[in-house]
Amino acid sequence: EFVTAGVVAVGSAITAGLLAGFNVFNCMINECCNDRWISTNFTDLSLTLRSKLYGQHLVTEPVLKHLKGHSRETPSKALVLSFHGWTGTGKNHVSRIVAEKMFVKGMKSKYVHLISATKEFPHEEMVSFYKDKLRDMIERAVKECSRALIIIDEMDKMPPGVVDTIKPYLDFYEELGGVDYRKAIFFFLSNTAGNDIAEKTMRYWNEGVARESIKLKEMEEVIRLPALNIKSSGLWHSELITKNLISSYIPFLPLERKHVKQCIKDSLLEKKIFKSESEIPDAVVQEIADELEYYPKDVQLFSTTGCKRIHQKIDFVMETV
Ligand SMILES: Nc1ncnc2c1ncn2[C@@H]1O[C@H](COP(=O)(O)OP(=O)(O)OP(=O)(O)O)[C@@H](O)[C@H]1O
Repeated sequence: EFVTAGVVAVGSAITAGLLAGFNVFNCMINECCNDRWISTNFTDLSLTLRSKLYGQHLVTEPVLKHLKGHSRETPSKALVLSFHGWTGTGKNHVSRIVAEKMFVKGMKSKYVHLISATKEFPHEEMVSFYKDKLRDMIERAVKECSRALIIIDEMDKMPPGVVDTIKPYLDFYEELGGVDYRKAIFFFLSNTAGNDIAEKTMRYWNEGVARESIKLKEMEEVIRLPALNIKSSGLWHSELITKNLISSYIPFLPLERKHVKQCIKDSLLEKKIFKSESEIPDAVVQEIADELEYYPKDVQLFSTTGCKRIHQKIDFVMETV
């Protein structure tokens, strides 16, 4: 009996050793939820955000700070950043940069989940079904990898009440059903409060105050109330707001013509129309920039579509050049 037990123990140890060896080998070539595939080095991310995100000082530093702080061994809760602003100001752009720099496989990583509210939750009358669906999506994502990045796009199109179903996963619990959700990262993207952010930015501009001196704290206040009180915010009367489960509200300021011009140059290079920035004639950039609409009409300060429609405008202008 003693000998049999010994043989079983040795057998189990060998099997465990082989399995561990297989896992190590497997994770060398296939994506796994570990440091080889998910980076905790933020140098490249910070360089890219600082050089490729224009006009958003209230995004670059706060997002970096939150991500770094949250990457500590055991964060106290999941990181929840709520991105707000007009269309084309960079909410998806930033999410993509974070995914590309943190995950070796970028947006294609099986641990990065982009959930589009209009695609996944289109009908207001199906709230209870959608609650189960969203809960299931989050549970599966975090079970598979505790460091999952979950991006919910078009939060403002989410039927009211649905998102509150994930409240427990964003709270300070050490584990729920055997799963620890505290290392997960959530980005909520929406246009809610975009007008309020633009108005406040405009007011500063009128007073001659530099855009860069606008503080995050005052903009967070500008966002929080509309997010809570507007029925079509996705966060209407949401406990995620009232129970302070959103780590930070990140304002994307409306982009000025000078920022649009930087986006135009990037797009011209990306499309390989010019080989280097010095080759790009100012007149071409100007002409493309003139194709976009600006607000308010009299001073033409902010692009109403940010940098969003630039690719089409380039095609149009370059076709006629
Ligand atoms: N602040 C920015 N700096 C650099 N490029 C930008 C910026 N904002 C937008 N862009 C460019 O414009 C494109 C469209 O922007 P993006 O999709 O990020 O807008 P969005 O804020 O998510 O808009 P929407 O609310 O309509 O989803 C991006 O892919 C990027 O190339």
